[in-house]
Amino acid sequence: MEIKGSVIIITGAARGLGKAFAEALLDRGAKICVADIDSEQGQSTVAELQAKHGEDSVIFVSCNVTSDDDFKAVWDATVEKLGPVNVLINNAGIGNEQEWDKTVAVNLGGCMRGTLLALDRMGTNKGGSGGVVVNISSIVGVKANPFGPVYSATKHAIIGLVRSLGHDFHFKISGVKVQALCPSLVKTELLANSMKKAFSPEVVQALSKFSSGLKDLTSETVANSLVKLLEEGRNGACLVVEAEKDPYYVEAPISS
Ligand SMILES: NC(=O)c1ccc[n+]([C@@H]2O[C@H](COP(=O)([O-])OP(=O)(O)OC[C@H]3O[C@@H](n4cnc5c(N)ncnc54)[C@H](O)[C@@H]3O)[C@@H](O)[C@H]2O)c1
Ligand SMILES: CCCCC/C=C\C=C\[C@H](O)C/C=C\C/C=C\CCCC(=O)O
Repeated sequence: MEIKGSVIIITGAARGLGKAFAEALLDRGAKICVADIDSEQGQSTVAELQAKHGEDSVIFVSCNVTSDDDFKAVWDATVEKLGPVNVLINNAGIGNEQEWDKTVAVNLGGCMRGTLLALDRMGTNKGGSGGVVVNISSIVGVKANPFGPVYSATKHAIIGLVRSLGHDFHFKISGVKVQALCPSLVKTELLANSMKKAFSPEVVQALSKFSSGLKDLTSETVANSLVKLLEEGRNGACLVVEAEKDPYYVEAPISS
């Protein structure tokens, strides 16, 4: 797809990977809606992005991805201020092993809610023009990892959603591509916050040692992989990005 001129909603883009996605896509001529639960950080990020890219290129809309009403309001405000939406990036996520239901609601629920809304609003069968949904999974959605069983389960479920809804059976009906990006560890606030809500005290020590031994991956590298996925990825694609490796697609058997 052509990024230049596209209108793109990114959830959880007030900071971290979502902010890096916004920067990379603005650099390539997209218009961006930053949708985040943290209004203060979101407004400050948008002010910073507007100073570089202009006021008409990027907006902030407050959004809790666990709310249907919030998600619909984000979509409506984006259409009103930036134009018809071409891409949704479901990026908002948390790592709270102690309150598993919150983690499921934000990570899986946010992707599920956003993807279904996108099909409803962009689907050619619903009067839309088609489009793309990218769901942010993780390398621990592809490979098992002992340190975040709840987090990993949500990220595996996102892959299941993407591979099933990203089947061409659905694309022929809706004209909406559904894809996943699966990054390895980038040291954002997610890791520090996850440590405070770790699965067990044993995990804190083990995850700390494990994460400090991983090669550094930057949010800019992950954002470049998002650009690659949008520009050339097929429907249902799941793209993994790790430090010091070219990004690679993962495949698995499909029941049809
Ligand atoms: N950092 C990593 O190593 C890494 C690796 C793979 C995947 N991911 C995924 O990338 C995404 C972003 O992670 P990050 O590292 O930038 O995290 P982060 O904690 O830095 O940023 C997350 C953003 O999501 C927002 N958010 C949280 N709950 C929300 C909700 N209910 N509704 C709307 N917004 C909400 C936060 O306010 C914040 O701005 C997450 O889905 C995460 O699982 C991160
Ligand atoms: C296991 C993570 C629980 C804590 C969640 C916090 C941050 C999560 C970030 C990413 O989604 C993934 C984090 C770590 C990646 C872990 C292992 C990578 C190892 C790669 C490999 O085995 O080849």
